[in-house]
Amino acid sequence: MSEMISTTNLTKVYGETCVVDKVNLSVKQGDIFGFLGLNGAGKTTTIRMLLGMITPTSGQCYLQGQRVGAGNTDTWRDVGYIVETPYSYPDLTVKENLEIVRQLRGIQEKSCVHWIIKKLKLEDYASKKAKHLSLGNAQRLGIAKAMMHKPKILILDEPTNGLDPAGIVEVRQLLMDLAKNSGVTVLVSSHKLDEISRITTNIGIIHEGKLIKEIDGKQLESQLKKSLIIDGRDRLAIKSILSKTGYKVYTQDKSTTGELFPLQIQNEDAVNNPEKIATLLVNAGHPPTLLKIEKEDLEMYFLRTIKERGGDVK
Ligand SMILES: Nc1ncnc2c1ncn2[C@@H]1O[C@H](COP(=O)(O)OP(=O)(O)OP(=O)(O)O)[C@@H](O)[C@H]1O
Repeated sequence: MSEMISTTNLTKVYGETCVVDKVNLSVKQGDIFGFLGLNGAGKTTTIRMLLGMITPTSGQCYLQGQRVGAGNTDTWRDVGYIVETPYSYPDLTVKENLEIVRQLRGIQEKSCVHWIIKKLKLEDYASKKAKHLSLGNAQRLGIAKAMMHKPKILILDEPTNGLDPAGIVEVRQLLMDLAKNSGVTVLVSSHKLDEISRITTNIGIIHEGKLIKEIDGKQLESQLKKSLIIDGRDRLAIKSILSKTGYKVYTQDKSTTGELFPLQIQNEDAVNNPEKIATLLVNAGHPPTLLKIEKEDLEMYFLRTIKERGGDVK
């Protein structure tokens, strides 16, 4: 499948700080690429370079194989984008804002305004002034403007910002529909793994300007760590028994009273055979009062990945 978005050693330095550091991205046709990173990781800067809004210090960006750069305006013809909060004319209605975009884009079909209003479920707000929209609906209007010319590539910087859970689900469904049924290639950034990972075909995690992890969306589930949570009347004694038997025991943060929270072990054999742990503790005179398997959630995985690469996560 053809490569629709790519970067090679893309780098941006501001003063002494390298905010995007030799990033290599490759997004194929029909992919939904989740570009993830904490605040300040370098997502927007990368996206701005892809869109030609700022010039890289070194490295290149390509859209549909064409190099992004001055004098090559054709590169963005097939691209729709949102970078940060989308701007709309505040005193014009949703419909009027979209009509302006239609004319600016030189789209002949007048019906596309109606089409996009319907697609983004903006019918009830079509006559509302943009300044009176909720943040979520303003975001929806931004997506509508980005999509009206039916681009082959959509680049969306934090499109779920300000949306309520139902709005997030709608954006997810919309992106899935565009990728699956119209072959649109999507690059979508977020600082929350669970908001978009469910629909992505690939994920890239950027931290302090470096792309620290690339993972196939389908593999993600299998990378989530499982733990066995253990509790009993005497946590210290249980911890000592498990440690002496060779298990690495994790304790969650201590509470303010200094009391230990339930214990955790991540040993694969123990997670797969919790009855072995139960037998061990019963035989040692400390029967467990709790034994359950817990799976890491996506947010925990995201933060762990960053921490494992030496990242500082507050
Ligand atoms: N024009 C600029 N001059 C100096 N530093 C900048 C400039 N633009 C961005 N930065 C810095 O570059 C780093 C990356 O910023 P960027 O906006 O790309 O991060 P981000 O991952 O998009 O974060 P967020 O989710 O908060 O938007 C930040 O430390 C930011 O302060």
